[in-house]
Amino acid sequence: YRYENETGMGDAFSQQLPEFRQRHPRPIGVWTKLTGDPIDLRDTITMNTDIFNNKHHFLVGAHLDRERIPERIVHAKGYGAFGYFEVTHDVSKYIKSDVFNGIGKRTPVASRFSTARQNLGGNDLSRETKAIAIKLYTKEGNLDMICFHIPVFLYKDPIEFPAFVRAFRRNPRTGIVDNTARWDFLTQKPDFLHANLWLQSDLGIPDGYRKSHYFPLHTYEIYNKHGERFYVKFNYRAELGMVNLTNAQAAAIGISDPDYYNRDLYNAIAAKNYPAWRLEMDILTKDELSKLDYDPFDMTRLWKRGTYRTVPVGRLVLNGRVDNHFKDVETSAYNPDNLVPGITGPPDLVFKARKIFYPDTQNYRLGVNHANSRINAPLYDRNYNRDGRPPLQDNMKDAPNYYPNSFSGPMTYVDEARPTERLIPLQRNAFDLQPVSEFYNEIIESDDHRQRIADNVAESLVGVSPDILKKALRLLTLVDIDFGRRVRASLKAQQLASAEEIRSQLAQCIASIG
Ligand code: HEM
Repeated sequence: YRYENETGMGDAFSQQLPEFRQRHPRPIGVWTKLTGDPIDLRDTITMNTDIFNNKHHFLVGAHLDRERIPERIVHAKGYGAFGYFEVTHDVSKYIKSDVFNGIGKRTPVASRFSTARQNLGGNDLSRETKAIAIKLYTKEGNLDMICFHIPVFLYKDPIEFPAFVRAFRRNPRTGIVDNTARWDFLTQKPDFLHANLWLQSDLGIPDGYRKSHYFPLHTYEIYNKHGERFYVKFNYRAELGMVNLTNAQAAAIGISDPDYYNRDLYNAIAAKNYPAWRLEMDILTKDELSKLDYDPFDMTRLWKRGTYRTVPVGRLVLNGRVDNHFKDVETSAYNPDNLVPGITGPPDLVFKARKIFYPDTQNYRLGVNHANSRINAPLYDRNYNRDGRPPLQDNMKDAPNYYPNSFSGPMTYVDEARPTERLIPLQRNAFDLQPVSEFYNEIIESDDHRQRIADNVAESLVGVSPDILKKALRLLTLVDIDFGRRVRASLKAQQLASAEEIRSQLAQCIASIG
C-alpha cells in the first residue's frame, strides 16, 4: 500500500513517525520526569558531570531495566487491530446473546493476530498455526473468541499441552528447534498428526493475516430466550478468501521482512482497505447430537458433511490501527472463558482446561488486575475486588467491599433462560486415523497438492534419528500407503540433493584452494 505523507510516497508502516509530526508540527509539551518535574537540558548529558546528582539519568535507566514483562508462553509474536462486529442475520431462535441480536447492531471489537511458535521478534512467514483472538465489548460483558486459521485442533486431552509445547519448541541443550523431538512426540501421540498435516498443506503459510479464515474450533453450547440448547461451531470466513504463499515465496519474503504479516495489516487499514470476515454458525440440535456416529466434541476432527446446517450471523470489520503496541497488544489478555448470557460454552475437556490456564498465565504475565486495564476492561463492571497489581484507577472508590451487604453494593441478576443442566460428553482417548486419511484423500483436491504435503513432511524429517524416522514413516503409511511412499521418495530425493550440495561445495572449496 502506497500512502501519501509529508515526505512523499511510502508505506504507512514506515511513515508512522512523519505522520505523528504532521499531526503535531510543534513538540507536544515539556519533557518531564515520571514525578512531573521538568527535565533540564543540562541533565540530558553526563559527560564531565556528577552523574550521582542526575535524578533523570537514574529514573530513566531504572525504568528501562524493568520494562520487559514475560512474553506469552505460546503465540508470543502478535499484532493488533480495532474494529466492529455487525449483525447481518436474525439468529434469535438459536441464541439470546445481545451481541448477536438485532440486525444492524454494531459492537466494538479489539483483536490480536498471532503466529503460534514464534518468540517475540520471530518470523511471521514460518509454517505454523496463525490465529486471531477477538474481544467483543458487548453490553453483557466481554465475549472473547480465540481462533486458529485451520479448522482442527492438535489434541483432545488437555494434559498434552505442556509436553507438546516443549517438544515443538527448542531443545533444552542446543536451544534450537529439534525435529527428532517433534517426530518422537508425534509418533507417540498421533492425535497431533491431523492438525500437523493441515499445516504441511498449502494452507500452512497464508499470505498475511487478512487472507485467512479463522475457527474457534470448540463445539459451543448456546441457548435461546426459551432456554432451548443448540451445539454450534463458529467460523470466521475471510472476505478476501484463503490466499497462501509457496515455500519459495515465504522464504524470499522472510529474509527481507519477517514482520510481513504485521506490516500488511497495518498498511491495509491505513489505506482504508479494511479486512472483513463473515461469521457463520454450523448448528446441531440436542436431538441430532445424540444420533451422530462421530464425536462432535472431538476437536481433532471435522464435523461430518451432511450432518449439520450452517447459518450466517454477521460481519467482523477491522478498521482501526492500535495506538500503542504494548498497551493494546502486549498487555491484552484474551480468555476463551469470557462468555456472555446465551453461551454456556463448550463442554469438552480442552475447554475446561483453558478456563484455568488462561487466567493463570495472565495473572503471572500481567498481574491479578489484568482484566481491568484499558484494553481488557468491559464496557461495564462493578465488583467486590479491591487492591492488587497493577494498581487500579479508582479501585471501586468508597463502595462496600463485601457481599452480601445492606449498603447498596452491586446486586446479582437472574438469567431465567440459562439451562439448569450441563451436558457432560464422554470422550474416548482412542486415536482414529479415519479423519486424517479423509483429509489426505478427500479434502486435498489434487495429486500435486498431495505431493507438496509429502515434500513438506519429508523436509521436516531430514536429520531425524533413524529409530524415530522408522516410526514416523510407519505412521504416515498407516494414514495412506500412497502417502508413506511419497514421503519416503521425497525424503530420499532431499537427502540426495543435500549430499550433492555438500559434494559441490567441497569441490568449489578444493578448487578455490587451487
Ligand atoms: C489445553 C488447551 C489449551 C491450553 C492449556 C492453552 C494455553 C494457552 C496459553 C497459556 C496461552 C497464553 C495466554 C496469554 O499469555 O495471554 C494461550 C494463548 C493462545 N491460545 Fe491457547 N491453549 C489451549 C488451547 C487452544 C485452542 C483450542 C486454541 C484455538 C482455538 C488456542 C489458541 C490460542 C491463541 C490464539 C492464543 C493467543 C491469544 C492472544 O492473542 O493473546 N489455544 N493458550
